[in-house]
Amino acid sequence: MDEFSFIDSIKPDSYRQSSLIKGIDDDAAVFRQNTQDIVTAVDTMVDGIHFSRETMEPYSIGYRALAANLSDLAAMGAEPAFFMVSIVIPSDWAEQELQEVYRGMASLGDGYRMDMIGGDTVSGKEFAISITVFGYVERNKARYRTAALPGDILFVTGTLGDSRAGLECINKKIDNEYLIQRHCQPSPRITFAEQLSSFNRVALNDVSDGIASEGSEIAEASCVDLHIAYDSIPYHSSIAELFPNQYQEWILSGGEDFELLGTISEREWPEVQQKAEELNLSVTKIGYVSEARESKGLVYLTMDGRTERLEKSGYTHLQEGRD
Ligand SMILES: Nc1ncnc2c1ncn2[C@@H]1O[C@H](COP(=O)(O)OP(=O)(O)OP(=O)(O)O)[C@@H](O)[C@H]1O
Ligand SMILES: Cc1ncc(C[n+]2csc(CCOP(=O)(O)O)c2C)c(N)n1
Ligand SMILES: [Mg+2]
Ligand SMILES: [Mg+2]
Ligand SMILES: [Mg+2]
Repeated sequence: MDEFSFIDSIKPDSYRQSSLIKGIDDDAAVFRQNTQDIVTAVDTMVDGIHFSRETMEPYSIGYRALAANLSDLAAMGAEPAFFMVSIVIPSDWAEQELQEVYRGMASLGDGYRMDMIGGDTVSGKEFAISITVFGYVERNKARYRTAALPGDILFVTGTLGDSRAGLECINKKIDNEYLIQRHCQPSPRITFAEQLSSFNRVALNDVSDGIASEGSEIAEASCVDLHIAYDSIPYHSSIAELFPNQYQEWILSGGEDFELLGTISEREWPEVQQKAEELNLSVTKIGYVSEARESKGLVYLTMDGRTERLEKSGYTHLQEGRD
């Protein structure tokens, strides 16, 4: 059993609430409330798995936990509104450190005018923080993984592999402020996703595990093939300089960059580029979408003139031999 087969095994066969638009299977769930759709997601971070208390400041632990959740709202095109925080506190955590965790969350949430409206506090062996976020999206404008169509452009925001490289810098005590910042305080692409609201159809998924994994999720959900040109994948020059033997794998499956991977019609692509430019955000075409050749949508990677299937990779919880 891994994380994905477990989720499949507990997925309800049907839903009862008529207001529900999307249950399990995307970055967040969506339900309808009058004229607006409400989007909600929860992600958890645990000491030793998603960060180490030894190497990450409590402020960044809070900031990053909320950023990961806001990234799921961004992947749905939603406007953040509320969050709830559940924490598991070991006895050796000082109150001052916990205040710092909340200060980190507030510093990110305040920028989006979010309100913290509740949570839960328990003691336990490992520090863990679980955040539930709520956001709004205009009716029928939530951005699903199912929305990709043959002929679309495949794009990604920002640069990939930075977060994994940042983690390596922290662990190896390499002083690279940019990469460490990208790992500790990632920027969810909320504003960019909101700017895409004028388009009728955009598929979006946020990069938590790596594009090999999130690409597969779009391909499977939309029943299309994705074709990625390796040379077009954007990365920061410092990761190639510092980690020449590892960066190529990290840009595909390092994960936790919290960038957006998406597809849009070729006709609308120039407008997407323009909107990104206005926000000073880079957005890069990394491939295209075609009809699925097999019964299930797959991802293909072209590298050094050779095209091969790109298998799902990246961090998978509950995998044999892990933790
Ligand atoms: N334990 C669980 N019980 C019920 N639903 C779950 C559970 N874990 C995940 N899901 C649902 O499965 C879907 C995929 O979740 P997943 O966590 O893979 O997405 P994500 O948050 O975008 O990725 P990541 O956790 O890597 O950031 C979502 O709809 C999520 O709500
Ligand atoms: C101390 C430490 N060790 C390893 C990693 C790497 N890591 C942990 S979880 C994850 C994928 C996303 O998880 P999820 O699917 O729960 O969102 C990745 C890439 C880290 N960040 N910190
Ligand atoms: Mg996600
Ligand atoms: Mg999740
Ligand atoms: Mg997530």
